[in-house]
Amino acid sequence: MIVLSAPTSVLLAGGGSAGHVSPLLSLADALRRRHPDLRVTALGTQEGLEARLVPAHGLELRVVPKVPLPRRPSADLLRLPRRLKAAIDAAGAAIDETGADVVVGFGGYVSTPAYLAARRRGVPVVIHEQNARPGLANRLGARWAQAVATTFSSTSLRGAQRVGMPLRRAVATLDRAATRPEALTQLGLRDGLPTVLVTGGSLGAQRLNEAFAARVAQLSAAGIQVLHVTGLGKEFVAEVPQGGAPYVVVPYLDRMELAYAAADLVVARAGANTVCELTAVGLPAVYVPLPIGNGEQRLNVADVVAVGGGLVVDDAALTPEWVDAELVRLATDAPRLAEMAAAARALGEPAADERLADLVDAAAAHGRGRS
Ligand SMILES: CC(=O)N[C@H]1[C@@H](OP(=O)(O)OP(=O)(O)OC[C@H]2O[C@@H](n3ccc(=O)[nH]c3=O)[C@H](O)[C@@H]2O)O[C@H](CO)[C@@H](O)[C@@H]1O
Repeated sequence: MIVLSAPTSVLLAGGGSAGHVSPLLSLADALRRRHPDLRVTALGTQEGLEARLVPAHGLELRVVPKVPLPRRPSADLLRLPRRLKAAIDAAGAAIDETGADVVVGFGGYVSTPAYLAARRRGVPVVIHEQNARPGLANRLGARWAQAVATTFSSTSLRGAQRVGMPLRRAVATLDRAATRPEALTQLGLRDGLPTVLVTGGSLGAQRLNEAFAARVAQLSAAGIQVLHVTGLGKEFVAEVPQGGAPYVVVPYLDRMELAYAAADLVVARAGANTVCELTAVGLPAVYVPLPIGNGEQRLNVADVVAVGGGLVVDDAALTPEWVDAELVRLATDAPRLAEMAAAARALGEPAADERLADLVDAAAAHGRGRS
């Protein structure tokens, strides 16, 4: 790769839940690997998880006031112009003070002011959309962005190209077979048993927690071991029968790659990072999309389901009876899981961080004022 005019400073705008922040951090890592002297600054809000995660990652954080875009007429609508101006001013000050060559936006509250401030200054904008269904901020920014990258093939945005989701290196480069012995030991699991990982994303999912908590004894007696990541504060005590398979409950795992190395099958929410991590490492999954919001989670799994790397189960159908009737059969069907794993793997994009970094470099080379 030849970089004609490497960036000296980039501003990465994004935030929200852990899942919203992690592609920003992964892109920052990829950019710092290729340009060790690059100044990387994150732009976020005080309220989002970025306020904790960005400094913990060794990155500077600038904040802008949160500007909710009202979806229907309300008092918020009247306050919008003044709020938006304050946020655009704050984003503009961050661009000026850091001397940003490129603004990269990941959507969400903080991106709209960043895109508008960048446009005013002629600073090139690169957009990454995490979810299959694009948000408002990215739909707006895509009108003048230098490059628009998406995670999924179905996303409709002006000028979009699919690069996948920038993932943590520990996940993107995971060798499941080689890491499995360490993972089993660390997690308190046994070798030689079919292993199911249950995870509801960064916050946990009550529905999954309840259905599985009701079937601990049955799964254990059937010789299926479970690693259940419940979400913080949602853990429960799992009592297994004498001689049964382990049922390990943990609230949160910093090293999610260990769970992926141990698992043969995953039951998960369909958050965009989770879907992309599971395809990148080649894990078959039963996806249970979050039934609220704009339905984005169901769309997030369309690609992986289409190629046979995963199944979708409606939230309402994810019951203890479903565990009895479907999960036990699937978890013990090794040939089927192997086929699903291969299909998931073929779709995965473990180098999405590098592909997005290429777009940032190209935008920097293009320079100001011509986007
Ligand atoms: C409720 C909500 O707003 N969900 C959204 C949120 O999901 P959420 O924040 O749940 O994010 P994802 O499912 O995309 O990702 C979860 C992330 O947390 C990590 N993890 C999870 C559990 C754990 O113990 N340890 C750990 O490290 C996973 O490895 C993964 O990287 O952002 C996603 C990306 O925009 C959206 O698609 C989801 O719709």
